[in-house]
Amino acid sequence: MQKNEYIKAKCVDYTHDGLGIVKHEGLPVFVKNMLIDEVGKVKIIKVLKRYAVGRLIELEQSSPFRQEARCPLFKQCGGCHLQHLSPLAQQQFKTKRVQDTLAKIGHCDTQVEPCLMMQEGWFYRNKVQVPVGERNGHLITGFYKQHSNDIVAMDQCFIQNELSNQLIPYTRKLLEEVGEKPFDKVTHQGNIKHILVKYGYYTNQAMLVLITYQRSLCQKDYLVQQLKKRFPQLQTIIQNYNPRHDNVILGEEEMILDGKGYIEDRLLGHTYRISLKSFYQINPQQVEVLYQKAIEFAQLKPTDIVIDAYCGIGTISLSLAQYVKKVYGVEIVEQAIEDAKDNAKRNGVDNIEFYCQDAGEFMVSFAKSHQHVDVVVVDPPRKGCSTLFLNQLLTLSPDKIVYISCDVATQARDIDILQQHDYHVKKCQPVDMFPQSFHIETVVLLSKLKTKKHIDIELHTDELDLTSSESKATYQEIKQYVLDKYGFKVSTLNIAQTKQECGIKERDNYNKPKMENSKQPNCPKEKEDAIKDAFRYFQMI
Ligand SMILES: C[S@@+](CC[C@H](N)C(=O)[O-])C[C@H]1O[C@@H](n2cnc3c(N)ncnc32)[C@H](O)[C@@H]1O
Repeated sequence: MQKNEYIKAKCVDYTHDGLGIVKHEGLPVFVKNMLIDEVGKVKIIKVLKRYAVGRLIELEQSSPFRQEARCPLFKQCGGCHLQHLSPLAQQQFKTKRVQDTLAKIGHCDTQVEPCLMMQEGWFYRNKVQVPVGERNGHLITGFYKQHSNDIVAMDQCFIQNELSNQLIPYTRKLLEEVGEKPFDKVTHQGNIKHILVKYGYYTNQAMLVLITYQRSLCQKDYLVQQLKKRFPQLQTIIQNYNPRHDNVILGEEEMILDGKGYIEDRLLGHTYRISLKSFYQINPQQVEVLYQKAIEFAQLKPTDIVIDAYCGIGTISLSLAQYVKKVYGVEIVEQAIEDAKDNAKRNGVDNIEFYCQDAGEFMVSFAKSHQHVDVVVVDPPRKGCSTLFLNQLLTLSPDKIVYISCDVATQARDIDILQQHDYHVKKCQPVDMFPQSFHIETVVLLSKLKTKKHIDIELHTDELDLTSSESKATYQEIKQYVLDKYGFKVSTLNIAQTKQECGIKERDNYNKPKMENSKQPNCPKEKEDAIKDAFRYFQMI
């Protein structure tokens, strides 16, 4: 294969970050913006030892799952990777990625449930931070071009909350009016580095943060007055002083220009205070889905002792405290633990103790004091758990571990370790917290082997009845596939009949007629063909 060569190729798979993969002369070629089954003319732009990179020049056969990207900056931005995939194709991509990663890195073949998608996957991000630059004498805000310090100007982002789309351009204009200049990374001149917004989806409260290189800020009072007049949602305005020259966005020191320095939001019936440096999940609607799944997986009992490791502002602790005897939450960021303590108090929850500590060290003390724990919920940052944490987790040996992660690769790595020590993955549920992007949140239930409880759970689990082909796609996915591609609806009965036709084994009594001799209409040929096509697509036949 040569650089600059043109090839005609068919896309056969995706990379973990959503690039199409075509095969040429035995080498995978990664092609941006190409979907599975699409055929096109590809120009080879880079050839390396184990793979090549190509550019899609012309699409000759397009996928029924392709959709028009909503954002005009989709190709430049790099923030959304999958906007050109229909919701069903995004769901398949995410589910498969979790399944493949768990198998490859976690050496685990537990069936992954279809990713739980968001109904309207737009305008969901409740936290937005944009760099500030200058063009033609005017301030601009937007995003960094990939692998560069150049800012691409952007006012309307389709995944960030709609308030930010108005608040950020307005703030920028005000800063320009009072004579503020952007910080220049090369000359170290100027002041304004970033504008950051945090938004409480359920409370409509907003926090605005101006991140500056200097301690000074022109006409602070005027800025605050104008901002609050135009945006009454603004509960607090903060100046964060960051004199650093690296890429860390927030500095240590913060000056509260207005309000209390935090906003509030509600999740699953509790109200939370959220400060600037405290982690808060970025998709509030989907996080409720995620937490509910985690609680369902944990099968909590009133006598249970639970550890919520990497607890942030205590949202998981508070969501499950009502079902158990006691919760211990541990988190390393001081501001977050202050929020967590306040959150327990303001919601009248008194069976949680919060600790500001490294999670691994907390587990050491907990294990040393020979305290018993039934369930550990783990929700670490992207890099996953430390070896110290995992070792101590194994020492404490809870019956169940509920592992939540936004990076399935590090999660699978940690799971592999736990699986070598008496734990087994029972359930795995991806949740789409980041629609339009390749990122995925996954909640996994690990149970201890060789305990009676473990056996009980296994015997009662419905999924045991699933055949491997049935588990490849749900009825809903098949229905959606047919509707997307053929434009008509098929019923559960149509699918069940076609499965029977193709020799795909169903669970006993699953979608079978209730009475032995009940009469059912046959599946029309047109529908049968469409369903078989779906089976082929999901590799069930
Ligand atoms: C993905 S967040 C999860 C937070 C919380 N469980 C939630 O759902 O909002 C990970 C949290 O771990 C905290 N963290 C990072 N390193 C830590 C460590 N070594 N020990 C304890 N907490 C840590 C971060 O500050 C962050 O709040």
